[in-house]
Amino acid sequence: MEVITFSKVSKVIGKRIILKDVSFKVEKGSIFGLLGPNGAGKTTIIRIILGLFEPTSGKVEILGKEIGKTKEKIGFILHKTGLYPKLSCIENILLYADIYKVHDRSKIEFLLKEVGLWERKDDKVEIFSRGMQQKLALARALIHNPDLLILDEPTVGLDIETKIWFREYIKKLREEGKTILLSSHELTEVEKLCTHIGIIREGNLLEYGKVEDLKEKYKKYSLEDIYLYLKDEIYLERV
Ligand SMILES: Nc1ncnc2c1ncn2[C@@H]1O[C@H](COP(=O)(O)OP(=O)(O)OP(=O)(O)O)[C@@H](O)[C@H]1O
Repeated sequence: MEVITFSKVSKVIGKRIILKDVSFKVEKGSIFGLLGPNGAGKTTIIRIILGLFEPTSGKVEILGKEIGKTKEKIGFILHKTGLYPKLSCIENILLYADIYKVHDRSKIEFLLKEVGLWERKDDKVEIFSRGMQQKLALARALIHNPDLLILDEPTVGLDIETKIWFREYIKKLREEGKTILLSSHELTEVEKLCTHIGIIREGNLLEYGKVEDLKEKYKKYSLEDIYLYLKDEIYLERV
């Protein structure tokens, strides 16, 4: 079953073409990594999925419905965590629990314990490290038990141990049946974590698919080799 379908999606702002005829599918239970350099269009795709941006043309379906009609089934972390620094850890999460009408307080305790913040629940978020804030943002994104999790560069600025923690936790969420789409610049991270990848450059989705299938298709041993090949050969053919 497809959780996300983009069919020939373009986004134009002013005279700038930000996405050009982007088509891809994300299947249920996959971890799909959108890989590309700064300004490639990764966040724009994420904004479209979340209903924050309208595509200029093309069609998008999320969990079989038009964008905006499945918001309660999506959890997300954007570049800026959107946490309230003057509120405590638990106040931040309670705010979202109320928005999503989650009244079971044991769910909050469970999630804060999962991310290792239960002992710090009464501390203000402004004194949290980047890693702690990102873990709280993850707990908050999961509060309504979403089917689809969207993570915009979730591990940027995290230390190596926290990066590994995030990676393992995302894999666990997939095993529980969730579908995850994330953006990243980091090839090694994407290779270790993702079941599927999409490579994007200047608004063009150059290729997407299962990592193993792409290695086979392009006769390459690593994701880095595929990336370099697509960047040089395919991209130049397209533009
Ligand atoms: N609201 C906007 N108005 C005009 N241009 C925009 C707007 N939002 C994004 N862009 C442009 O769209 C392009 C793609 O931006 P986007 O944020 O999607 O890239 P990205 O791949 O997420 O990059 P990064 O890895 O740096 O976050 C950039 O050239 C950016 O300047």
